[in-house]
Amino acid sequence: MKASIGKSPGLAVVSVGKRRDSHTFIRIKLKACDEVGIATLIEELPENCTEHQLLNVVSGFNENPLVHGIIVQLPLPQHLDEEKIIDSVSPEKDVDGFHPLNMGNLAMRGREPLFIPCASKGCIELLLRSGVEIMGKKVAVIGRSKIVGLPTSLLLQRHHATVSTVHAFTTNPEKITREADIVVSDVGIPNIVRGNWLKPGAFVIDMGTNRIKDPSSRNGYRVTGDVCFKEATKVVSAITPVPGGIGPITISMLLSNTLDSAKRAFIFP
Ligand SMILES: NC(=O)C1=CN([C@@H]2O[C@H](COP(=O)(O)OP(=O)(O)OC[C@H]3O[C@@H](n4cnc5c(N)ncnc54)[C@H](OP(=O)(O)O)[C@@H]3O)[C@@H](O)[C@H]2O)C=CC1
Ligand SMILES: Nc1nc(=O)c2c([nH]1)NC[C@@H]1CN(c3ccc(C(=O)N[C@@H](CCC(=O)O)C(=O)O)cc3)C=[N+]21
Repeated sequence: MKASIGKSPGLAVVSVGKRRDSHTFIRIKLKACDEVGIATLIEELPENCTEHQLLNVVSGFNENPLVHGIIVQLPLPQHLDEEKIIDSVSPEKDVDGFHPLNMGNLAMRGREPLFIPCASKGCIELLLRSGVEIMGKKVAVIGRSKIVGLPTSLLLQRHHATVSTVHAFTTNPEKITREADIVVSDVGIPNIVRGNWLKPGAFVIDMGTNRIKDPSSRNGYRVTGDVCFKEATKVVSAITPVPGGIGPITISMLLSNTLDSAKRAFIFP
């Protein structure tokens, strides 16, 4: 479906620099928007752009009534203050859910964020649609990044799971993961989670999207998760593959957040 700004939900994407992985993720997002009729605007800034330039671009999108969602693709080059940029996105257009107002409301029971980060929302959606009870379950979330690990832990707690967080300073992580009914991995290290880290029958969501060299593949690399899939499948009841698992679900949550934002704007312009 062809979408045009003004008649459709609108998503603005801001990209800085030339990271190959970021460009791949942006391409996937733009294609998905095109398929469902979400109009897109993309602003590509050079690697050496100033913070002032980037803030100006975000401010323009904040003011633009035809834009309902804004994403600033992360990570940003080191000279830019990531927190300052995230803070500058209007919370009403923060379809990534990374603004502290949305993240803070996610953390506090009884409050509702306007947007929930897409990967975390996708995780819950997957569990619910697979008929997995979350309430009272032991969940190990490996990783505590602001874009995936932390919001996933917060959201799982809102669904009354008992959540353990594993991070780079956790000693014996496998002791924690072996107890978990559900394991979510968001580390970025291929095969870090071995089959013997997992409880028999566990449900595993592998968020890792890692590029590893593979001379036999067309681009010279292939994408793999954090979990040793071959070992895990012998132990667990279900595991998401990479690629083709939680990644595409994350993208569909971005579409859903953008549509929600547009609906709010159409009702309360
Ligand atoms: N499928 C999807 O939708 C998405 C996938 N991703 C993918 O998820 C992965 C992680 O991304 P992101 O969260 O941005 O990465 P970050 O580097 O920001 O976070 C990685 C996390 O892993 C933890 N960690 C690092 N080493 C270890 C270790 N040896 N044992 C246990 N924990 C460890 C870090 O701990 P500490 O905090 O202590 O440093 C940190 O919390 C990447 O592969 C990325 O591509 C990301 C976003 C969405
Ligand atoms: N502001 C911002 N928002 C994000 O949501 C965001 C970000 N920055 N920076 C990077 C991470 C990563 N992320 C993914 C999205 C889709 C797939 C995805 O679709 N993966 C495909 C494969 C992709 C490939 O081939 O490389 C799959 O698993 O099938 C993966 C990872 C969103 N992120």
